[in-house]
Amino acid sequence: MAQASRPGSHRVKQCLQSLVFFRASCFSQAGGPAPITSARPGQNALFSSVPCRDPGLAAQATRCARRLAWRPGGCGVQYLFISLVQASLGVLARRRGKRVKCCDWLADLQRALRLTLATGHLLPPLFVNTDPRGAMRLSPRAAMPVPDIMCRQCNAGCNNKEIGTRVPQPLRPGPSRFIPQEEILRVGNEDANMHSVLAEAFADLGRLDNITLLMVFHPQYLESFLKTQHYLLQMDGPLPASHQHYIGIMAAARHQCSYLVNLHVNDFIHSGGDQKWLNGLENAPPKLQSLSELNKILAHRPWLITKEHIEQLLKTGENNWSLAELIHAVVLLAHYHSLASFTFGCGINPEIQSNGGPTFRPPSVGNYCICDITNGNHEGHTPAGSVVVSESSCEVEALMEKMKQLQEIRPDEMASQEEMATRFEQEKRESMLVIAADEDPPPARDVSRHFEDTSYGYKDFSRRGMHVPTFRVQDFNWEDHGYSLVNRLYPDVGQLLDEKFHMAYNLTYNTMAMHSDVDTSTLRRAIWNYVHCMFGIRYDDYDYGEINQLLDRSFKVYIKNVVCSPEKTTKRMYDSFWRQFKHSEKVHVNLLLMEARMQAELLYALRAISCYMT
Ligand SMILES: CC(C)C[C@H](N)C(=O)O
Repeated sequence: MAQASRPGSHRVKQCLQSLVFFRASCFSQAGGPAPITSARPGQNALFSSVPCRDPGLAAQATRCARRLAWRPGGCGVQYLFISLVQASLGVLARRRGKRVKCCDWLADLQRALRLTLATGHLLPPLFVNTDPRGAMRLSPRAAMPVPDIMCRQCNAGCNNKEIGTRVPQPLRPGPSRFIPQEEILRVGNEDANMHSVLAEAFADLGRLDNITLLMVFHPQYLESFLKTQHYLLQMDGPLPASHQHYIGIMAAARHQCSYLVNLHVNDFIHSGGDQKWLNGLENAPPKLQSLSELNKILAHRPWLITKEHIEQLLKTGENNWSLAELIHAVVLLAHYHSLASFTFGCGINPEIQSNGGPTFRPPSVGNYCICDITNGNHEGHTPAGSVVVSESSCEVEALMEKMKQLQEIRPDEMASQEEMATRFEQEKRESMLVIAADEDPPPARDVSRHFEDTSYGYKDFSRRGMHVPTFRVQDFNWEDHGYSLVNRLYPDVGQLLDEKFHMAYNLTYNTMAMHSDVDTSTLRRAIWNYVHCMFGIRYDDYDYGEINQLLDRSFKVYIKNVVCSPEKTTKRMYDSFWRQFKHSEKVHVNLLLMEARMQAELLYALRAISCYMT
């Protein structure tokens, strides 16, 4: 093996293997760090395909883990080992093809360890060794008991010259600023189902990002989401990896979603992308620049997409797109626009390495950035269900009663076709008048350079004399048209998207806040159809009168913001709808909003592509 012939690299692999083992054993133990002492290598191993061949190292790792297990409070050893493995995978990835010195590697681990212990955060691989300040020094306040990992080859503690590491302060605890950390699954407390999904997510992404940590409230959905995302980004598709990530950046930037922009900047660089492109769209290749118009319309007014837009991109010339590439790009754009909705809708916090993530700045007043303050996000957490005001105490029961009544309507009691059409038009008009937040926060500078025309957003167009034409799903729908068109041009993606849409649409636990055994289909359908209605999409067999009965004003305000202007979603909006429901149910709502929005965008883009082709 070429690897083994390099001094050190074999050793690195062994270290990695034993750490993977212990991380795996920790991961499989519920209830915190104590059970580590009884964990045996291989037991419920997360990466069972990686055998541990070095008992000496394994014993050393056990000792180290035992000492760490006594860390008071905090993140637990699970995180620690996740971080270790991440760090080591990151180091291996960066040094692939170069000589690896085990001392360097162990020093990296040591740093990763200290940071993890002090911050309680997962460390993305890139973080280690990429501290822009270069020298990592320890402030005594941050000194933590960190075991020496001895390198038996050098017979010394590899890190003995280092005094330590300065520790960044987390700005906000947990993955979401809307949901208290205690409500969110702690890695290690998951059931078998969640465990395997998290394991896959971790293996795939090399980290458990905040989006994953929220979506895992709904493991079946998460699985389908990750599968699709994996296919779009990691399998050989029509577009090269760097382009895929750049398109992700462009799409997220349209909604000023610095969370997603930052994630993809990292991935873009990792995939060999040219850093110059990150200085602004005008530095990217003309081919990517030409996508910006479609990006803009798709994000904010997809009903305006015509076959001329498609023709423009496909026409022969130096920088033209092929059909397969265009489908790939369209799916990526729609995916990231909708994911921005999820990110803002759930108040996702920045990852540790991002702007706005843990920082070396001293904590300032309130620890919130200015845009959060203008958004009303400086208020404390309000756990869902904890605000009991008189009108909300029977909110759930009243809603359930209405759902029941709607389910009992007999076919002969249904409204006439004309009446149904009128109700749709009325709901569509009214949805335009639902007021989104009125402030227009300026886009963050680092994000705005990825797109042009920052003033172009979703507007309450009807008040400005604009009209959203009605899109009839009998003429073009996902099942009969969109699905097969995508599958024809980008095999398997149609299938994956189809599964994901179905998963989101049909997901149910038959619960409503504290009630169980409830058929929630009418409510979920109303949410889905309301999103489509805002985009002008009409199902002629659906009575849009149901929407008004089931979705109250505060919920509509929230939906409108999350779907049309996600960057304007505030904690106040999140808190003020469905006050007795669980946070996991509000995340569930976000899955519906995100997928309905994605399907709506795709329907418009695919209809235009299909017009162009015929
Ligand atoms: C979004 C919620 C109303 C979903 C509900 N908890 C269910 O299990 O179906």
